[in-house]
Amino acid sequence: MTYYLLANPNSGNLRGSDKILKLINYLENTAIQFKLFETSAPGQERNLISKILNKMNPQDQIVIIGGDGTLSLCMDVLPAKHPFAYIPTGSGNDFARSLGISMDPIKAFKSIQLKNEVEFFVIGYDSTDLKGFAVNNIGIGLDGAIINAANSSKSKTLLNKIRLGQLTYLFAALGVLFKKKGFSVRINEKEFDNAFLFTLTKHPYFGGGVKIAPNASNLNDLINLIEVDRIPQVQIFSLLTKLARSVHLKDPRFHNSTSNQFSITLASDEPVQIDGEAYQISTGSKLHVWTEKRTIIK
Ligand SMILES: Nc1ncnc2c1ncn2[C@@H]1O[C@H](COP(=O)(O)OP(=O)(O)OP(=O)(O)O)[C@@H](O)[C@H]1O
Repeated sequence: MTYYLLANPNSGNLRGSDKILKLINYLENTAIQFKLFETSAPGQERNLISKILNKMNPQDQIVIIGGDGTLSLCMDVLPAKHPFAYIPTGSGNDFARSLGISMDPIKAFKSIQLKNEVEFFVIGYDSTDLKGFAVNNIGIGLDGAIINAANSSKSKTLLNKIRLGQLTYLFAALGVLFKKKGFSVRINEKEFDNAFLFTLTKHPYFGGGVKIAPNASNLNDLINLIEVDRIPQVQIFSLLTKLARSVHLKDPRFHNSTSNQFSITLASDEPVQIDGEAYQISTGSKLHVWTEKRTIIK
């Protein structure tokens, strides 16, 4: 059998390439057959997945190597019935954390060789603006604005070069926390007039290990909605300390509900993040989300 590796060397604020090299050395030294397909620019995941699907035989194994964004973009095109394996090389790696996949590429690969199939659920989404599958979460408002600000930050390239890329998100978060206004959103039949944080998540983690929905699991078909209204800045900091201690859901300012599907309508254009990738949803656009089963080898 041959392992077909789709890898993003740019993941993990450029650290992904070190992990990929470590894995390749291991595969060569142990005479494991593999074919490597590396992305060289954003957005190549779709074509590379199609190329791999055309070349591989039924006994071969596809292995996606990258951060949450790479995996998410691959999920958009990989057929639902096609099992896949995943090795995390990102900066956040929330999906790997949710399923207990090792952050060490060789350990993760050795586990893949055991061929344990695990069924889990992803979030499907569809609107006039957006369509695809998310492995972690869809955030409208606060986290969408943070990801948008970080990706358009002029200092991002420089900070990545000096391997301090995580600071881009911290700077972006601080800027957005003070500036972002509340927005109106209707979800199923419930109306929020002053939403600030509005995140739909399939498992507990977001933002690189923050347990936003401690009871969520991608082994069931439920999506967790976490919402917080725009509140004065001093209160935001007290909520953040509760979030850091994972006791936030006891606070009535955190709205938490679950369902296996939601319909969302926005009263303004809002930034959106999907598994750490930046998008925009326009006013009046209806976003429908639901869950779908996938199979991972881990
Ligand atoms: N060679 C490349 N150069 C630049 N960008 C790339 C390249 N290959 C893929 N990308 C883009 O990188 C983004 C995905 O990055 P990814 O999420 O995997 O890493 P990360 O942000 O470090 O990880 P995480 O989301 O876990 O924090 C996608 O937008 C993808 O199209």
